[in-house]
Amino acid sequence: MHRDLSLLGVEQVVIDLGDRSYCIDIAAGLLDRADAFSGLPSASAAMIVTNETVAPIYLERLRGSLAPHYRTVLHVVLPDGESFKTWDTLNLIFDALLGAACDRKTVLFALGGGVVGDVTGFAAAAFMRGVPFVQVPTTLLAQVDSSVGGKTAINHPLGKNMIGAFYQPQRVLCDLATLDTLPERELSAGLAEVIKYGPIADMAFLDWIERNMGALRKRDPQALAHAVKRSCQIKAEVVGQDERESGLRAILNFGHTFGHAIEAGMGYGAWLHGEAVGCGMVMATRLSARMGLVDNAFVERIKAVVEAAGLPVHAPVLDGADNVGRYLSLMKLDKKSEAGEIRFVLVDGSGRALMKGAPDAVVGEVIVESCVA
Ligand SMILES: NC(=O)c1ccc[n+]([C@@H]2O[C@H](COP(=O)([O-])OP(=O)(O)OC[C@H]3O[C@@H](n4cnc5c(N)ncnc54)[C@H](O)[C@@H]3O)[C@@H](O)[C@H]2O)c1
Ligand SMILES: O=C(O)C(=O)C[C@@H](O)[C@H](O)[C@H](O)COP(=O)(O)O
Ligand SMILES: [Zn+2]
Repeated sequence: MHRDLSLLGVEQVVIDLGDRSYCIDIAAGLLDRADAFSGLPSASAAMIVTNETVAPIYLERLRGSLAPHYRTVLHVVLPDGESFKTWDTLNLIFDALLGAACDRKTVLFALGGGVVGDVTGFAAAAFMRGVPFVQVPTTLLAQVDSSVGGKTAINHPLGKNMIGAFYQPQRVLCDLATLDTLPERELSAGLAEVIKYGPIADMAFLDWIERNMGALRKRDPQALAHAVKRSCQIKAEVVGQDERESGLRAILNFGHTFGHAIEAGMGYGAWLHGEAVGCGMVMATRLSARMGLVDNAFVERIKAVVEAAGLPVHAPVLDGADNVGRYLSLMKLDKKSEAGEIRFVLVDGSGRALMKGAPDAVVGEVIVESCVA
């Protein structure tokens, strides 16, 4: 699992999960380096899964680097967007695999953002009851979060990521140079998940993000490299202790209880995942304040850093007639809910997060305040 790429300028973060351990390799230009793809499970065929936006930019380059390792390099191009994180899209992958008579050793390569990564991972978990897969994330969000940790899923109209599996990749290859072509709105969306790691785990990292927000938004290579590496280190530390979210891992869901309600309530794709999480973190911090865990200055701090990332901080109205009711009913379906009680990830202002229920009335006040503030 530990390949010596250190001389070649590749940063490595290890996800320590016993026999499911793997490396996250981080460097600019990895996509074009065949040596970065050595040491993976042997197979006669590889299948690159990507989408119609990413394929024209990166598909042939990845194919070139895989060619020395596999007799056949196949590909399937999915439609682009959160609204396509569905059964139908999943089936396109199975159609391609079966249509090419792929066997159970075939290695899937997820080339793209979090949507491609989540759908490909789920396909890998299910095809012939499990084939190896590799994450090649090309968005900031995917490099700092979604490619790492083995959560794979598709959406249901009633809730985000409701159908899926925990299934770890064999490796994650973050080519920082792919971030050069990312639209600005997507870069901001990725910054939401970077910001998340500060209040839940590392206040010094939050300080660093605040100081370096300008550099990050200008895509300064060193700033982005640090943001990706530190985010992956924090996620590796959490996932290494609680792979299947029996407790600690839920802290990675900070901002997501409100955020997922926004995504589902607005219709998948209207708000980007990172935008909903950014706004959701402001709402969860407001709730933390109402539960006596942080002061208003901390709420303003989180709001300011989310806004500085270019993300929305005003929550959308999901239902003009009963907005609070609509938020609450969507959030009651959240995967962290227990016996119908919503459990929120709250923060205490010192770099720690905790899970807590809250009275509907208090949550309602936060929703009202966030939709007009
Ligand atoms: N599994 C997890 O742990 C986890 C964690 C966080 C988010 N997610 C999921 O990830 C998804 C969001 O991921 P995302 O923000 O990457 O969105 P995305 O996958 O939709 O990608 C964003 C957009 O950027 C395009 N794109 C990708 N790479 C590009 C590049 N290098 N240059 C130009 N365009 C590029 C994509 O085609 C898409 O249009 C959500 O579905 C979310 O639920 C999963
Ligand atoms: O890896 C995790 O654990 C996370 O919660 C990371 C989140 O950023 C991500 O959006 C995840 O997909 C949400 O998980 P879910 O279990 O709430 O669907
Ligand atoms: Zn997320």
